[in-house]
This record gives sequence, C-alpha cells and structure tokens, in this order.
Amino acid sequence: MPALEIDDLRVTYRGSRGDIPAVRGISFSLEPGDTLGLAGESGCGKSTVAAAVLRLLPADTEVTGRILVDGEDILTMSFGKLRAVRWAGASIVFQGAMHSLNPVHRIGRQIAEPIVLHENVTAEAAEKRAVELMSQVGLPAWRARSYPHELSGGQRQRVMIAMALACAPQLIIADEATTALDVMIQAQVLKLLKGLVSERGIALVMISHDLSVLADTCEQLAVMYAGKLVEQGPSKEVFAAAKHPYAAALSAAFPTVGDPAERRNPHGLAGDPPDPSALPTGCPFHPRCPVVMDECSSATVELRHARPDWRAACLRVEDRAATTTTTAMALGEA
Ligand SMILES: Nc1ncnc2c1ncn2[C@@H]1O[C@H](COP(=O)(O)OP(=O)(O)OP(=O)(O)O)[C@@H](O)[C@H]1O
Repeated sequence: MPALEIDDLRVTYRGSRGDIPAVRGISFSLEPGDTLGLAGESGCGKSTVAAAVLRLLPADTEVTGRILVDGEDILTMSFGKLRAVRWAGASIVFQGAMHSLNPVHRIGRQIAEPIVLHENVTAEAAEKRAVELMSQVGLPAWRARSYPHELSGGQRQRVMIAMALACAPQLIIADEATTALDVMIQAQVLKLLKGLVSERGIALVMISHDLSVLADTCEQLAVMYAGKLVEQGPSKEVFAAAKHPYAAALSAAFPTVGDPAERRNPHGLAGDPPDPSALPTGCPFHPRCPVVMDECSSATVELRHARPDWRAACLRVEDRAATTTTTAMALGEA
C-alpha cells in the first residue's frame, strides 16, 4: 500500500480580493521508502501541498481531491483520527523552527512530548529517547536541558527534525527543512534522513528551492509551476536532462550534482511566475517559454509519459525525449 497517495488535489485560498487557486490538480504516490523532491519557484504551491497532507491549511480553504496516508483518507477523517496520524503516521518539518517550539519548555521535554502522546511509555523513557534522537541530528545531550532561545536557528531546526523522527512515522515531509543550516550540518542531516528512509522504509517528500540537494537526496524529482506538476521522473536524469523547458531552466541554474563548485550555464528565464488568480491561457508557462509554439497559448497541456517512469506537461515532450536519447547515445549511455 502506498505511504502517500495524492489524487487530483486542488487547493483554493479565500483571499480578500478573490480566490487564489494555489494547487490545481496534482497527483502522485509514494511507496514506503520512496523519496520525492518537490521543486519550483516561490509561490508555485509546494508548501500548500505539504500543509494539505496534514490538514494544516486555514479553515476556510477549499480542498478537493484525495490524500491517502497509509490508506487513510486525510481529508475526510475525524479530528481525533487526524491527531493520531500527525507525528506517528506522518510528520512535517517546516523551515520556521523558531515559531514552532514552545519558548517555556526545555528541548528534551519537547522532543519527548509526541513520544509520550503516542506511545505507552513513561516521561523518563521518552526523554531518554529524545537524547538519542538529538545525538542522531548532531546535538549534544546536555542541550536537552536548554530552552529554545538558548539555541541557534540551525540547532532549533535540528530539534524539529528530531521531533519529526520521534514517533517513527511512515511519511516525513521536509519543507525547506535544512535550508537554514550550514553546509556541514546540512550534509549531515540529509545523510541521516536518507539513511532513515532506506533503513526504516519511511517515505520522504522533500521540498526545496535547491534542486541539487533534491537530486542528491531523492530518487524522484517533481517540478511544480503555477500549482501543477510540470515534470516528474528519476531525479538525476531530470536534473541532467529535463523534458519540460521550465524544469530545464530551473536545473540549469543550479550547480551540478556531486560537484557544487561547478555551475552550469544558466539560461536566464525572462519574467516572473504568473499570479495564480490571473493565469495565462493554455500552458501557463508559455509566455516565458524559450521553445514556445503557437498552439501553446490555447492548448490544454496535461502530463504525458515520456517514459513509463517519467512524465512532463509539454507539447514538445516527444521532441525533447528524442533529443535526450540522441545525447545519451552520443555519450554512450543509451
Ligand atoms: N494562507 C494563505 N492565504 C492566501 N493565499 C496563500 C496562503 N498561503 C499561500 N498562499 C498563496 O498560494 C500560492 C502558493 O503558495 P505556497 O506557499 O504554497 O508556494 P511555495 O511554492 O511553497 O512558495 P515558497 O517557496 O515561497 O514557500 C501563492 O500565490 C501564495 O501567495
């Protein structure tokens, strides 16, 4: 059974100046142990997808479609059931650790809290587990007695990661979870997450603006534009030779995987992402697209398979598939 199954998810915020369709029909699923990186420019809807999975969106937000976590329908379950799923079934690590921690409780107690809540263990046993988790994310045991304000931003972020791991969930969503950490700690935490997902069969959705981190950590890469997936496939291949021109431009702006010192030629993308409440007709990327054709401004462009494990929403997928194959053959990889 998939650890996470999202089927035609649509999320519309109610704004004072009208509705904002932030997510416009997204589907994907992850088996236990699968890792998916979700990328895209600011405002494309990545965090909205993350928040929808644990029903953390503002109350008046319209959400349709299906979200199944371990087979259970998140959107229709009772609040009591939802509380049981949060932390133990699925947990989220957001970037803003500062605001998520309780300022008046010590760190050790806060990490222990979800363990006490979900498992039949004493506070003492839970605090012992908390210290073990802290060492896994690179925090010394004595920090268990510190208060949040005594920690740096990076240390607080590691506390949040320890909390997310505390109840051994089947699904972890990391939303820019390591972005604020320095390079060494980021590498350490990413290695830890990678190790845990493969050892324990945890499914991981990692959201980041940094495509090279995603390609390095996740097996699959999904790229969003204007509330939709425009490409999803094996991450290293997508990163190296994306089939959607937006995903290609995004990849080109990041250092090559495995060699952060090398920067590929960024093809600068003109313009900004569209306002979700005033989207262009046809393919929403067409006004910025370097390979736009006449029909792109009117055609409805859905995801189509370039390969069984690779899909992209571009009328030119077949052209680009041909180009990629030719290049791979020239390099002796096909
Ligand atoms: N609570 C909210 N009320 C109204 N609109 C919102 C709300 N949260 C997000 N939005 C809008 O929904 C769209 C998608 O936002 P979202 O935060 O999901 O994007 P994102 O890709 O995660 O961006 P970032 O990388 O900046 O976090 C944006 O247009 C944003 O302004």
